[in-house]
Amino acid sequence: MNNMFSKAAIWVVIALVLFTVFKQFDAKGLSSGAAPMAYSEFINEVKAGHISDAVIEDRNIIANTSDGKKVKTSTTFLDRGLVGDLLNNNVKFDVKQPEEPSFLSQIFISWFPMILLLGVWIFFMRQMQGGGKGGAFSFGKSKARMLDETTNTVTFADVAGCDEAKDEVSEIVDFLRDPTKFQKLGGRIPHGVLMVGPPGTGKTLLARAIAGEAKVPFFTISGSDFVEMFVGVGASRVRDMFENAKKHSPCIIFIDEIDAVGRHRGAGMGGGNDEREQTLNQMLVEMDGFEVNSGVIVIAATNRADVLDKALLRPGRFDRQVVVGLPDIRGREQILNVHMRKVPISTDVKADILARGTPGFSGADLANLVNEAALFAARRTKRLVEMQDFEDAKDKIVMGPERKSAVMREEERRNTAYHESGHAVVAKLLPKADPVHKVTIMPRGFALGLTWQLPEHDRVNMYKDKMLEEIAILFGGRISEEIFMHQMSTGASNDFERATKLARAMVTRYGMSETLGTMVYEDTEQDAYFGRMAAKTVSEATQQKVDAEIRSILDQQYALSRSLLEENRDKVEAMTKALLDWETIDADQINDIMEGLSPRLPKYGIPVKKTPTDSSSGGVSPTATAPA
Ligand SMILES: Nc1ncnc2c1ncn2[C@@H]1O[C@H](COP(=O)(O)OP(=O)(O)OP(=O)(O)O)[C@@H](O)[C@H]1O
Ligand SMILES: [Zn+2]
Repeated sequence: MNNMFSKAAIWVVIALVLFTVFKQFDAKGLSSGAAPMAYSEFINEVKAGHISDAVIEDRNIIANTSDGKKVKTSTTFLDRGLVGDLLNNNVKFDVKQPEEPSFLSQIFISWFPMILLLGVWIFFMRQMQGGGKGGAFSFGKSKARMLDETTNTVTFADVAGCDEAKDEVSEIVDFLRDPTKFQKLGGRIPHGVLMVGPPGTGKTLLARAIAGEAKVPFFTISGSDFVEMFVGVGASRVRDMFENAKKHSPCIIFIDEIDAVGRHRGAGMGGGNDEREQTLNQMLVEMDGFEVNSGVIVIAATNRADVLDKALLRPGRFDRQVVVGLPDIRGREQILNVHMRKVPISTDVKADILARGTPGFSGADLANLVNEAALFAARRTKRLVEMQDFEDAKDKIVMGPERKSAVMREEERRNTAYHESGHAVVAKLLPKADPVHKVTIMPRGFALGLTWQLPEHDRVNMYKDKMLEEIAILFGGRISEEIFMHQMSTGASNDFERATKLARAMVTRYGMSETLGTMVYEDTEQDAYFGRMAAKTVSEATQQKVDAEIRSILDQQYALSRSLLEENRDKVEAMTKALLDWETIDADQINDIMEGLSPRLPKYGIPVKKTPTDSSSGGVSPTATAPA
């Protein structure tokens, strides 16, 4: 069908071209062989009696001279004297009507608008099909591309710097290698895996690597490919894709940008989009429909998990999330190494120094960095890519037109490092606090850094002293900034809010205040721990007492936090240094620091070598350690 139409379009064009060419020939038929002559000369010839006869067609004149030659001339204006001159000099002449269009060309002219419309229509149909690779009229066919073992050679070795994500998906590889064996051993496999992370962090790469490791086919499609103008097309594409995948099981279906279809229903442009919702519904139906043992695993990627329809995240659908974040300093070094293998690199290039200087770069940015550096080297006709090329490439990328906003300024990094160290050190020094699991200064979402505490038990009851300690920990961040950076940043405002909420809950809900006693003073504040709303039942006078009590709890914990940090400046400094070096430090490293040891190497990945050029990249300078 499709071919017929495009052929028809081509024939129309050919016919039009032939038609114009013939027209040209037609016009030239009479005048062929005639010698051109200027009009004034022609009139002179007429007056001299050298012209025997002439044919006048519109403004063109073709004439025979008395000595048997053929001449032609033309005039741009209508010469009223011409006829007189011809008559006076006995020239036989004939005046022809401008040529009537032939029958064929008449048809052409009357049908031309129709043909044009048809052509335009065909063009748009093909556009809508995205170039018509799968055929312009194969609406319902999915556009998934399939890669099999021979075309997909990506393995885990090609994906660097996200070892935790790799760990999480290795189970899926085991399953795909031998689904029946895996299930006999009692493994439970998710239906769908959602990869969440910023653009260019290697989500697609990781999904391909899973298929590559397991040596199974890999179907890839983008969520936006399902979104069509015609209702029902997307849904039937989904159906087609799943059918196709089942024939090739075990295999992986990878849906990039799932948010294009998976946005939660009833939201979005102009309140609801039938086509998209149908497509989403079909996807839900398909995911519910296949058995776990069918061996088809659906992996979807998004950088916005928050906008997805909750129905997609329910058990049996995308019930596992793998976070693929921006790489930390070691991750960046590994990624650089992966990509540097592909180009000839000079020995002066140090991946660790480059990694240090590229905070906020994604995997794709780093791949681009290597590429740009190679281009610089090529332009300079070098055989090897040198450090200078990398430095220039980095400047081009960082300072180029698309200035990277994620790249933190050095000052900000230091400030965040002190802030997070403050939280962590206070948490380590207080006996009841949850163990500190990990501290990072990698920017994530709106947060500049993060201190993770993992509770040892599920939280059933909160005890008073533990809640007090938590308030002190929350204050630790800002106090550390004050002590070591002599400045306050806005990064702590959320900490203060949480601290205040906690203190309020202690006084008003849990009866933990000594002065106010064990009575519950409810107010409209949302419960800090259980999220209920309570009614306001207190008088103005009591309210003031409550406020004073909250104030005093906060003041006490602030003082506690401050004295702990003042007494343990060395710990904060050491932890800040470690954070600036490693960006993320784990529980073991934190323990080492608290014991006054130099922190061991991190669990994941290769170590970052210490370099003498440390000072430029944010080592702790002595001035910053001066007491307040
Ligand atoms: N962890 C990594 N290790 C090695 N290379 C990486 C890594 N992350 C990204 N890259 C490089 O960046 C390219 C783009 O990554 P990829 O398409 O997988 O990112 P993505 O997370 O799927 O991005 P998007 O969200 O924009 O689709 C890869 O082809 C690879 O060259
Ligand atoms: Zn904080």
